[in-house]
Order: sequence, then structure tokens, then C-alpha cells
Amino acid sequence: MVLASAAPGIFSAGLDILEMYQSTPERCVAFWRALQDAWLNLYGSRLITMAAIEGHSPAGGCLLAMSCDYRVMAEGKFQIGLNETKLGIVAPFWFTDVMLNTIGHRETEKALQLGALYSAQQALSIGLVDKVVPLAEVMPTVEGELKNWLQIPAAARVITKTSMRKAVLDRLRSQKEKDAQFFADFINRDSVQKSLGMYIASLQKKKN
Ligand SMILES: CCCCCCC/C=C/C(=O)SCCNC(=O)CCNC(=O)[C@H](O)C(C)(C)COP(=O)(O)OP(=O)(O)OC[C@H]1O[C@@H](n2cnc3c(N)ncnc32)[C@H](O)[C@@H]1OP(=O)(O)O
Repeated sequence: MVLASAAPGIFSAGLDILEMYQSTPERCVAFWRALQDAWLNLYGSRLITMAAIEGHSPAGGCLLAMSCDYRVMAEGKFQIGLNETKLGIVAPFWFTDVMLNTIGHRETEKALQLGALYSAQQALSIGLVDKVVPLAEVMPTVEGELKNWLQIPAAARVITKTSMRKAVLDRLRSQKEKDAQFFADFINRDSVQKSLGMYIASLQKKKN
């Protein structure tokens, strides 16, 4: 399975910030449950999963990419990373776990505190992506890599992938409701809503 985007220049802009702004606790819980289930399915997929990152990939977009087995990113101006702290919010523990498994403890600690967004070359240097190529070569490169992965006997690959990811998946599975409730409580704090409001205004200002 290849994750790619139909929007030029954007692999994924992450979660819909407007869903987290001035929403109701009930809607926040439903929103978060949908995200948890989507992620459990992706990270726990038995399929070979690859991200064709042909554009920006902040926050939830970075989570999507990191949750794949292999990542190819376009060189150039695009950025990738978990930038949550810049929005005044906190990457949930399962976002953190996936990043820890991808780039290790030290880089994750820096990346998360700073809300760092990396260029493709920087992402390559810390292991956040596996390959950087010109934009037009992203999809052919992914397809070529996929052929390599398909050579591996599927049962052996799936057992290996499942055992590598089990602990992180089980950690969320065992506390889904608590996590959803925490999200709804956290996101509706006055201080968090204020930060999100300012961030949305800054996105709109950038455009004008
Ligand atoms: C304990 C739990 C705590 C909470 C945890 C929550 C975890 C959160 C995870 C997330 O994913 S939060 C979302 C983070 N995303 C971002 O910070 C990306 C913000 N967007 C951008 O930086 C840029 O839009 C872009 C992706 C780099 C693309 O730039 P470009 O110049 O091409 O487009 P824009 O003109 O900026 O945007 C077009 C249009 O889309 C709106 N928009 C962009 N991103 C989002 C988003 N994530 N959610 C909602 N809307 C978004 C942007 O405001 C523009 O809207 P209009 O002005 O056209 O109405």
C-alpha cells in the first residue's frame, strides 16, 4: 500500500485544526477515536506500507509517514516533523512512541520539544525518511523499493513487522478511552484554545 497525496505540495497537513478549535467535548472524543482507529489499522497493517512524500508533512502528516514501512521524500522546500509544540499542543504518547522507534531517543527529545520541522535532507540525516529524490522520481522510487520488499516471503515479513510494532500498538489499545478523554479535556483548556486560535490566525495571515 502506497500513501500519497492528490494535493500538489502537501503530503498531509496533519489533523484538521478546525476540528480541534471551539468544538464540543463529545465531538473531540469522536474525532480522536476515529484517528486512533485509523492509526491502529495503518501501523498494525500486515501489508507493506510506503509513503510517497511529495509535499509538506507536518504533525499528523509526519505520523502517517512514520507509520509506514518505508519513506521516500521529495527534495526541495518541503518540511516534515512533529510540530505540535509550536501550536501549543503536545504530541500524544503514541505519536512519540512511533518517532522514538524511527529516529531514537535523543533526536525525538529535541524534535518534540522544539516542534521541529525538517527539510528532506535534514530528515534523511536523522533517519526520519529513508530516501530523498527529485519530486518526479518519488513515485518511481517507491515502486522500485516495493518490488524489493515483495521479494521477501510474506509470512516471515509480517511476523517480523508485527513483533516489532506490537508493544507500541498494545500501549494505545489498552488505554484508548482514557487517551480520547485526555485529548478532549486537554484540547478544550482555555490556554490551548487560545494557542490554537492564534495559530489558525497566523495561517490565515500568511495567506493574505
Ligand atoms: C494530548 C493531545 C494533544 C493534542 C494532540 C493533537 C495532535 C495534532 C496533530 C496535528 O496534526 S495538528 C495540525 C498540524 N498541522 C500544521 O501545523 C500544518 C498547518 N498548515 C501549514 O503549515 C500549511 O498550510 C502547509 C501544510 C505547509 C501548506 O501551505 P500552503 O501555503 O500550501 O497552504 P495554506 O495557504 O497555508 O493552507 C491552505 C488552507 O488550508 C488550511 N489549513 C492548512 N493546514 C490545515 C490544517 N492542519 N487544518 C485545517 N486547515 C488547514 C489553511 O488555513 C488554508 O485555509 P484557507 O485560508 O484557504 O481557508
